[in-house]
Amino acid sequence: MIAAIDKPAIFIGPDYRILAVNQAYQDTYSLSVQAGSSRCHQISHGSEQPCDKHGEDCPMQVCQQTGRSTRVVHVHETGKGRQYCNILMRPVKDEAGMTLGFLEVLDKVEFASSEVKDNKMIGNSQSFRQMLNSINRCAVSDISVLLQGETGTGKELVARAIHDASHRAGRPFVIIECTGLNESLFESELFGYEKGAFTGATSSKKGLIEVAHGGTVFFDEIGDVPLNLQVKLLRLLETRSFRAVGGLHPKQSDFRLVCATHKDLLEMVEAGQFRQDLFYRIAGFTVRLPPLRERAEDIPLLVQQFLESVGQRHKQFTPAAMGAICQHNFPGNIRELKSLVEQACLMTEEDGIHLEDLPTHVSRRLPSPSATDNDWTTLEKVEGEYLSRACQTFPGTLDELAQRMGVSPRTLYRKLQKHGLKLAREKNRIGVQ
Ligand SMILES: Nc1ncnc2c1ncn2[C@@H]1O[C@H](COP(=O)(O)OP(=O)(O)OP(=O)(O)O)[C@@H](O)[C@H]1O
Repeated sequence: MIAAIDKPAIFIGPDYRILAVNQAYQDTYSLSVQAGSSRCHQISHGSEQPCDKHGEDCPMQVCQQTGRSTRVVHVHETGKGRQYCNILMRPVKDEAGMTLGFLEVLDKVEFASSEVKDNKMIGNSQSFRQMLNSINRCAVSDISVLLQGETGTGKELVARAIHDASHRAGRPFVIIECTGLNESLFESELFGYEKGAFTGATSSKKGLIEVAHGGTVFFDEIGDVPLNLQVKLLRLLETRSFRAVGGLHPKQSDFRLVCATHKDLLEMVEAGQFRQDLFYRIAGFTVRLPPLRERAEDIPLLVQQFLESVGQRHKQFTPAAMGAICQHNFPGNIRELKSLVEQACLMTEEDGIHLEDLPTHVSRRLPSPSATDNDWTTLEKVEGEYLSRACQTFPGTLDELAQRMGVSPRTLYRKLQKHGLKLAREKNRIGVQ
C-alpha cells in the first residue's frame, strides 16, 4: 500500500523504527533505509536523537498525544542538501482503536530554503517556519487568504508562493495594487472596457479580473480600497462576475483570492472604515508575516543571500558591522535589509565591510531618551519631521528616496500622504500595475 503513494512516505512504529518505505522516500535521502531497523530521525535528520531533542516539534508525539493527524514543516537532510519538507503524520489504528503505527507523507517545499538559494524565500527561525506551515496549509485549497504584515516583510513573495504551490500554478498570477485606486481606474483596470466606451477607448481591452481567469488575483494593500469601491469589490467577490465598461453582457472569471495589508482591518471595521462583510469574504484564512526584528536570527542568512544576489559573495561583514545590523530594528523589514546590503557593497572596494561602511542610523545607535516624561515624543511625530526634512532636501525622485529609506514607493507615498507632505521632484504616478 505504501508503494502506491506517489509522494515520499514511510510507516513508522512508536519507537521511530521505519517499518515500511516507498521508493520516492528512498530516492529523497542519501542514506538507505533498512525497513525494520532504520529510525526516521536517522534518515531525515542524520541524527541519533528524535526531532524534539534538537529543537523541532516531533509530529509523531503530537499524534500520540492528540490521537489525530498533524502537519509540520521540518528541515530535512536530503540527497540535494537541506530542504524544507511539509510532513503529514497520521496515526493508523486497528479495529479496536489501538494505534498500530504512524503514516508519514512528505511534500518538499520548493519555494523556501533554510540555506542561501536563488529565488527562494530564505529563513530558519521559528516564526518563519510557522509562516511556512500556514502557507502550506492554505495553498492546497481555494480558500481566500489574507496576508497580514508590515511593509517589506515579503507579502508579495508569499502571495506568489501560495499561487505556485496551488493547483492554479500554471495559470496567471495577477497583482492589483489598491493604493490610489479611484472609481474610474477600478472599473477600467479590473473589468476592462469595450471599444468606444469613453473618449480614447479606440479598441477594447481585457480587465485584470478577466486576465486572471483560472489563476490567482493578489489585491495588495486591500485596506486602501475606498469605502465606495468596497461595495463593488464585494459584489465581484461574491458573484465572480463583472461587466466591462461600455459592455452589455456580464462575464465570469474563476480566480483564487489573496489579499495583503499592513493595516489592522478589524480595527478599521470597528471604526467604520472597512466593510465587515468584505472583511469576512477576504479573510478566510489569515497568514501573519513576522517583522524582521522578530526573526533577527535570520539576518546573517539573508545578508549572505543578498550578497550573492548582487554578485558579491566574496564580501563579508565584519563582526562589528554584523552586530550593528542585527541590532537595528528594520522598520522597512527585509526590503530595508536588502538595500542596506547593496549600499554597503558600494561603499567599499575591499572584501571586508566595516561598521563605517554602514549608514549612520545603523552603525550609530540612537541614544535612548532618558526616563523623564518630557523627553519622550511619538514615533508619528519623529517620522513626520524626518520625512519633512527629506522632502525639502532630497534631490531625487520618490522611487529613489523610497529605495534609500528601505521601503516600497507605495509605502513612502502613503506616509507622505498621511503627513500631508510632497516631494518637489516627484514625477512618478502610482496606480494599478
Ligand atoms: N524570506 C525572504 N527571503 C528572501 N528575500 C525576501 C524574503 N522576504 C522578502 N524578501 C525580499 O524583500 C523584498 C520585499 O518583499 P515584498 O515586496 O514581497 O514585501 P511586501 O510585504 O509585499 O512589501 P510592501 O508592503 O511594501 O508592498 C523583496 O525584494 C523580496 O524579494
